[in-house]
Amino acid sequence: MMRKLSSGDRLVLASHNAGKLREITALLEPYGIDVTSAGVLGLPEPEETEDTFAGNARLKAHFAAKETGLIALSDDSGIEVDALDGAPGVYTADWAETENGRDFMQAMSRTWRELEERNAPEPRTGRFVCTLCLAWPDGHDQIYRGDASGRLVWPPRGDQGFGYDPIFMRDGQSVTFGEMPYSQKEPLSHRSAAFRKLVAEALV
Ligand SMILES: O=c1nc[nH]c2c1ncn2[C@H]1C[C@H](O)[C@@H](COP(=O)(O)OP(=O)(O)OP(=O)(O)O)O1
Ligand SMILES: [Mg+2]
Repeated sequence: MMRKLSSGDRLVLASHNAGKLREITALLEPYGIDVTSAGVLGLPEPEETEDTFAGNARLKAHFAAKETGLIALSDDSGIEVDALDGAPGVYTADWAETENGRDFMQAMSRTWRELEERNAPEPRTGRFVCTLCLAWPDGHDQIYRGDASGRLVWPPRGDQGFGYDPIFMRDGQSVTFGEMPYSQKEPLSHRSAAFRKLVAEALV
């Protein structure tokens, strides 16, 4: 059974990623939902032990819903590179981990180096994937997935966006997500593709 969010509902965003929080808050903005976040409420980050986007999205959303008693929305996402058999995929954030925190320049360099080592033909295609999970405190949940296909380019370009945005060029575009203001990335992104499904089923 499917549930809907209504104007005035309080929602916790179950993410600690500032880039995602910015984008999801902007997507929710028109709907009159009262939005807070896991960080603002002092929630810890649960360990992402699943090997699928949906599994980790569920784990993050259910954790936040249980801890707060609020409806929770999580986002599990990543980039799948075809010539790397879908890597880094669900492990995209892990590829950026260093002993001093996350370093996406290092993760992007590793990705490009592995493509070079395999002599992957151009274009080096792949897609961003986003899985949103909307979870209620009683354990009910709804999942929405979106993707955005394109190709990887080198060197990194642009300082907007976050994560892998500087090396991702969406199909039909001639600049990377890192070179776009958010207003230009939004309609093209995996996150908004997933969010459109959420809106269709759970918001209006
Ligand atoms: O639009 C995007 N533009 C660029 N890079 C992106 C995007 N969307 C996901 N990504 C990359 C970076 C992110 O770190 C990783 C997801 O890892 P993921 O575990 O889902 O998120 P996270 O640990 O950063 O935040 P949290 O789990 O608290 O929501 O994929
Ligand atoms: Mg994470």
